[in-house]
Amino acid sequence: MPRPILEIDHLTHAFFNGTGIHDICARIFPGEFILVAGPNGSGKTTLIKHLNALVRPTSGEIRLHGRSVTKDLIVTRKTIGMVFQDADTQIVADTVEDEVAFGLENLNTPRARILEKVDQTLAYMNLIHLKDRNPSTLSGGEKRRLAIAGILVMDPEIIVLDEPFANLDYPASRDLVEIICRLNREGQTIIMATHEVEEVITYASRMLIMDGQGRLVKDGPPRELLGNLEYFGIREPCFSRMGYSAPPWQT
Ligand SMILES: Nc1ncnc2c1ncn2[C@@H]1O[C@H](COP(=O)(O)OP(=O)(O)OP(=O)(O)O)[C@@H](O)[C@H]1O
Repeated sequence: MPRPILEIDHLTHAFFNGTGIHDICARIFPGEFILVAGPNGSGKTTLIKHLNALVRPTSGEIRLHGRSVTKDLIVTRKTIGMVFQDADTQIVADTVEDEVAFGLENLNTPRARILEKVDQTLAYMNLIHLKDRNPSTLSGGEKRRLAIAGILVMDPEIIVLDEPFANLDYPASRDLVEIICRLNREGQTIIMATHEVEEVITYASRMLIMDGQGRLVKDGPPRELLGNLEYFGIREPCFSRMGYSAPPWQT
């Protein structure tokens, strides 16, 4: 049995108004593709913020390789790369190339190495043709891929994505699913929070379902949870409603 990368241990974050997340326990292993699902307000974003120690728990803790994520913020944030829903808030540079180079420059990486890694990452994310463009001129799908590129170039052990399909049309979502699945097949550990699971449920290895009170109510393989998702306030994928266990083109 491999050792978990992350251990979420009785994590509670109580907001002043009584909402938040309550007593969450889960372990995440190398190479997993975890879906964190649940209706609006179930605490997905709050949980994700704790993974990167962006907020402090009321009680409990998250351990990364056995050490609290709050212990060494530099190590935590280098190991766990976060891609938030609003890609615009993550953009800092005037060109796509500089945007992806930004994190490496801050680590004083040699220039030649930066250029090489940035090119590799842009090619991987299908953005190389946009290298000289101003990020503000990109489409929503391109911006989302750029935000992932900026994280990927730093070689994080875990990539965390918050609602990556929000505001994307079908082709942009499919492109993103392909990239995320390819990353996961190559060994990248992925944690994705979403309330729309249709796009990715058959590719995820495990699903954590949160309820409207911020509690973790299910932790299991997606195939075992299909058919019961509506009960948890999650839209049942179309193929599942039609009685299939996976989209017909995948079986
Ligand atoms: N800073 C805050 N102060 C007070 N309450 C908060 C704060 N942040 C989140 N909450 C509350 O905590 C609960 C969980 O919110 P959170 O954003 O984590 O849910 P979510 O599952 O990510 O929702 P969505 O799918 O809408 O993004 C909600 O009831 C929300 O109103």
